[in-house]
Amino acid sequence: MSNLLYPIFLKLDKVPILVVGGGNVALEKVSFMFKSSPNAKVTLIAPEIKEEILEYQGEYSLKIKKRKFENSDLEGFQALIVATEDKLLNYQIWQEAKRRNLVVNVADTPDLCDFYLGSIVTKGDLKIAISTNGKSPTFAKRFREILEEALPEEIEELLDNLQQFRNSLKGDFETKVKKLNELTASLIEN
Ligand SMILES: C[C@@]1(CC(=O)O)c2cc3[nH]c(cc4nc(cc5[nH]c(cc(n2)[C@H]1CCC(=O)O)[C@@](C)(CC(=O)O)[C@@H]5CCC(=O)O)C(CC(=O)O)=C4CCC(=O)O)c(CCC(=O)O)c3CC(=O)O
Ligand SMILES: NC(=O)C1=CN([C@@H]2O[C@H](COP(=O)(O)OP(=O)(O)OC[C@H]3O[C@@H](n4cnc5c(N)ncnc54)[C@H](O)[C@@H]3O)[C@@H](O)[C@H]2O)C=CC1
Repeated sequence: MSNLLYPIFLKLDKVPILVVGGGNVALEKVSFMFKSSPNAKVTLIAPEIKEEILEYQGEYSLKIKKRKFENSDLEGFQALIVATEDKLLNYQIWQEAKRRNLVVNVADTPDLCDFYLGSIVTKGDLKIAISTNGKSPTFAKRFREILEEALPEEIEELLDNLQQFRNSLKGDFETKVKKLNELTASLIEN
């Protein structure tokens, strides 16, 4: 097995994200975070910030600090995305963040990433995260687009019904698992 990454599904309202940098790469990261997690709490620090980033402020929880990064900005954060155009600065911020035990993504620099951002498909309550182990983000993007097209809207209804059925089940854990497995067996037939 070659992809050793372990996907987790973070609640970005409980684990706020700090983004350093306000250019194209920061925009990509911020836009995908809000697309997948509109309740995300994001703070972004940079002296120059793209207009498209600023526009998220009205509708989403985006706090902007329009100035250079300072080490004390890391206080209170557990997770960080670094996306300035200055490689040395990115490295220095990474060092300081690691010293403080944050998990860090230096955008587009796999060696300085504790986690990668994936391509994310959302259909109702179903969420699928895609990674190519860093080999081809473009493939991850295309595969997301394929899945977004291919997954039927009915999945939302299906999950609602399954939740209702699950809540209505009586009996011990084993009985419930058996019933749920019976009900969903047809999903994997053919
Ligand atoms: C390792 C990783 C670390 C990280 O940044 O988290 C990483 C690294 C790098 N990306 C690079 C470039 C591009 N990245 C994208 C797009 C995305 N990149 C994302 C994630 C990741 N990118 C992580 C691995 C994910 C995995 O495991 O597959 C996505 C999925 C999520 C997101 O960014 O939110 C998002 C698609 C979102 C979507 O559409 O769903 C595009 C395409 C485009 O923008 O159209 C290009 C240009 C084309 C190309 O190069 O492929 C470069 C080269 C930089 C250079 O050339 O200088 C590196 C560095 C390197 O490879 O060494
Ligand atoms: N733009 C792209 O599509 C790609 C960019 N990259 C790399 O990603 C990095 C970032 O690229 P872009 O976002 O395009 O750059 P950019 O030039 O658009 O943005 C850089 C951002 O960093 C901020 N910054 C600079 N000094 C700072 C400081 N002291 N504190 C806080 N913020 C600071 C700037 O204000 C600006 O908002 C670069 O290393 C670039 O080579 C890699 C692949 C693709």
